[in-house]
Amino acid sequence: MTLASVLTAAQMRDAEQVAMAAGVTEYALMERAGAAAAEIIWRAGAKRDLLVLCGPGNNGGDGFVIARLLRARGVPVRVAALGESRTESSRTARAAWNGPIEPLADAAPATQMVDALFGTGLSRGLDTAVADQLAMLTAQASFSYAIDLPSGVETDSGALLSRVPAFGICIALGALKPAHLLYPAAGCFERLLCADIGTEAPDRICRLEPPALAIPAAAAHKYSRGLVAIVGGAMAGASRLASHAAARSGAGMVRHIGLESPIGGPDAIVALQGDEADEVTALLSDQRLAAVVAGPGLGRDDRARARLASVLTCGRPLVLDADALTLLGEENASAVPAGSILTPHEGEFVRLFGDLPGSKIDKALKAARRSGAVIIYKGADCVIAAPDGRAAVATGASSWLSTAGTGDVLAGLVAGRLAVTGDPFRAACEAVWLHGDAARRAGAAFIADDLIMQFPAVIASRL
Ligand SMILES: NC(=O)C1=CN([C@@H]2O[C@H](COP(=O)(O)OP(=O)(O)OC[C@H]3O[C@@H](n4cnc5c(N)ncnc54)[C@H](O)[C@@H]3O)[C@@H](O)[C@H]2O)[C@H](O)CC1
Ligand SMILES: [K+]
Repeated sequence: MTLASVLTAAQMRDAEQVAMAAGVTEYALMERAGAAAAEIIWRAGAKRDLLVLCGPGNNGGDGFVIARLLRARGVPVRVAALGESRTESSRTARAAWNGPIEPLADAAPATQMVDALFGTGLSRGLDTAVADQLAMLTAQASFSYAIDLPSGVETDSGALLSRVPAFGICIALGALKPAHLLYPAAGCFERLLCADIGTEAPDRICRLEPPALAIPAAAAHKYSRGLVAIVGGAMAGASRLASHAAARSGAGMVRHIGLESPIGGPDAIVALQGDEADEVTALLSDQRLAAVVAGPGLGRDDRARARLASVLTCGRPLVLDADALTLLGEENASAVPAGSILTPHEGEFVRLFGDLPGSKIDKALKAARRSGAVIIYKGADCVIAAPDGRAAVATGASSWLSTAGTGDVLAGLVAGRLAVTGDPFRAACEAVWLHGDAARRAGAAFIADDLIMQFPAVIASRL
């Protein structure tokens, strides 16, 4: 397990049980958690006065450990508790604090504030008075820390069960939980750190990490580096963006199959005209094609439908986006060949797969299993899911990405990385990360074309 692993509340409990079966007591885990969090708080806030809010469970127990360890370092610490401690470990931590405890309702603000009210597994929202007091104390503090999770978030879905304030740092304990990456919970803190407490767990679901990319082999040629085709349609600009993105993705060659010729844009892109579906079929019969994109600018009329049918039966690895997803949704997602990559946003996802139960991660995994395709479920939190149960979650993307054409750019980039790697899940992960980093570098008020110009530098940074 890495500290990028994402565990549900049940999986975290299992990980805790495994550690306890190996001889580590629950209280020892609490001491580790409190020590790791105290170290982070010490580095961030040093000796500034600190208020620790402790809840009745083990999250509150972590709070008592933090309070004790920082007091020992000379930090002026006050503790405010929400009633009695109800678990054995939290009672032990409370006794070891051995200092004054104020009622939460009476607590006055401090420069630093620690929220150790509720953590993993919370099933109901905080009482309004408690949530309001937490919000007031957080707003008044210059430094605020949420221990494990901001109190009031639902661990597995990222939903808010009650009012949750905005924290400075969230200190995840042992592993990330879905709520650290899924909105709205993921928007309740500025920085996320994960503290190692020595627990082990499977790492099928992870936060998306920066990829390790390779330079072309010495003997590489344009076909060995990956040949991409983009099948355009009624709106040439969108498929041109996808083509241009693929061209700067590291792939060897890009062909644009449009309704008109020439297409404009970089001359390195081979512009082909294919008006009729049988022409598209013929152009896609090249066995060297390592990725075919359809959707951006395809259109939704009968001609688009016929062009999509040519794509779906071409036998080459596919990336389906935008209009292709809409046309598929009207008919049947099962027409998607296994091994494809689908890049739906919220609306397209629901049209394709219906209103599936569970968190965004659960939904993406179900859709991947059902369709046999890798799913890139886009949004501020972007979930990449594979049919074999792996998933990666990207979060914190630039909100400037909410501009026309960035999805077309992503589709082209995904296809380019698919052509380079031949591995749909890896390609999807690489592309989402590169796209996000290009947006970070592009800064403010960029347009989709600007993102593409960042790709060479972004790729260079990962070689
Ligand atoms: N998993 C680990 O390896 C470790 C986790 N640690 C910390 O423990 C918490 C989870 O602790 P738990 O006791 O299960 O939950 P809470 O602290 O959130 O408290 C539950 C407690 O509160 C009651 N309750 C629930 N909701 C409400 C509400 N809205 N209002 C009032 N009371 C409520 C509920 O009935 C329970 O009594 C995890 O996050 C870590 O911080 C340890 O550090 C050990 C290692
Ligand atoms: K908390």
